[in-house]
Amino acid sequence: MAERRRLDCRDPIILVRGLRVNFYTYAGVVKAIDGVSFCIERGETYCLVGETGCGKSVTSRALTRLIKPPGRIEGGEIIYYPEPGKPVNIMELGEEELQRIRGREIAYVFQDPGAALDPLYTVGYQVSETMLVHGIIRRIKDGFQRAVELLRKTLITDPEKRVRSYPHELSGGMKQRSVISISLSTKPKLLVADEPTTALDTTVQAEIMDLLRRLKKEEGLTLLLITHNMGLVAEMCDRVAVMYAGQIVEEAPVDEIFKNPLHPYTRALLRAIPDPSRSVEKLESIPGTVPNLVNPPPGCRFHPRCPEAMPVCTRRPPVLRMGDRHYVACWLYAGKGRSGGGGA
Ligand SMILES: Nc1ncnc2c1ncn2[C@@H]1O[C@H](COP(=O)(O)OP(=O)(O)OP(=O)(O)O)[C@@H](O)[C@H]1O
Ligand code: NI
Repeated sequence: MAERRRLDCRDPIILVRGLRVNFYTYAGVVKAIDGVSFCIERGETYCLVGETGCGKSVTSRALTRLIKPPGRIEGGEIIYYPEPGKPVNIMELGEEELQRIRGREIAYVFQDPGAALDPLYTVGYQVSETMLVHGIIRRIKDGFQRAVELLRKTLITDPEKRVRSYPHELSGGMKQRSVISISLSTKPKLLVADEPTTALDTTVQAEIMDLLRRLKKEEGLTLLLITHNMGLVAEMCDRVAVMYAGQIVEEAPVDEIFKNPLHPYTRALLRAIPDPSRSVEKLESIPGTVPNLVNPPPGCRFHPRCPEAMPVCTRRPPVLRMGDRHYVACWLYAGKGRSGGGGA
């Protein structure tokens, strides 16, 4: 079914419509992302949540076509708006243009800061190198002063000294702060943080999240946050999209998701974590596992695990329902709201 969901951002920084990503593996074609649509409002924090393997990272990487073989973007629209009303069609850009946008305009912070840093170079060098690559400075040594300022901004103590540190001399939290400094060095407009604190101790996690929140304000960033942690969702996000098996099953403003979750999967997610600091990586409370995406279940992909499944759920993908900024793809609500006219 064609995706025709209304995307109602007033001033979108990015808009995704009908995104499909496959991975061509020996075990078959993995339909990792199957018809995902959303927009992110300029200046907001938008969250993607869901169990492991549901497609959060692939979705976020697809925003700049950062999908490597055997993965391929098979369809959909990705429109980036560096400024209001100035659409850039990501799907049509050449590699050079994409390289410019990656990092310079849309920057990523991943889970493992160790992997993001080069062990052979100092932190200051790596900040400078990023600025050099993006044409912000002409010589590496011109970047060190700015690197010191950026390290200070990310609350690294003694930045004058740390700028000359190698990654192995830094703690996990300091490494992630350094990665954030590198990301900010190009003054990106959209920061994609993919489980940025998962690899860190709890206290450090909280510090990094505070930092992101503050930087977002100071730098006028838009944030796409990917997390397993519903506590972080509650603290950080403006709107949330809940993903299941490569699709968005529900999207709503954060208060609404917690007060009035509609999809049985979202409800299960919230029930599974009375303690919001717990991760939702695996949901023991919902029997079954995330389906195999080579042969996803017909109809609603959640139906084999859904306590409220009806006969129709096994046959037809649910129609997306629209309320006031609250969307759900579930047959339980088939009679309610207006039809979005497409599968979620
Ligand atoms: N290199 C790959 N080869 C084959 N399949 C892949 C590959 N990368 C991702 N996938 C498929 O894409 C799906 C979505 O993966 P993705 O990394 O986006 O999940 P996620 O929601 O980010 O999970 P996590 O919470 O564990 O990070 C996976 O279930 C997997 O089937
Ligand atoms: Ni991921």
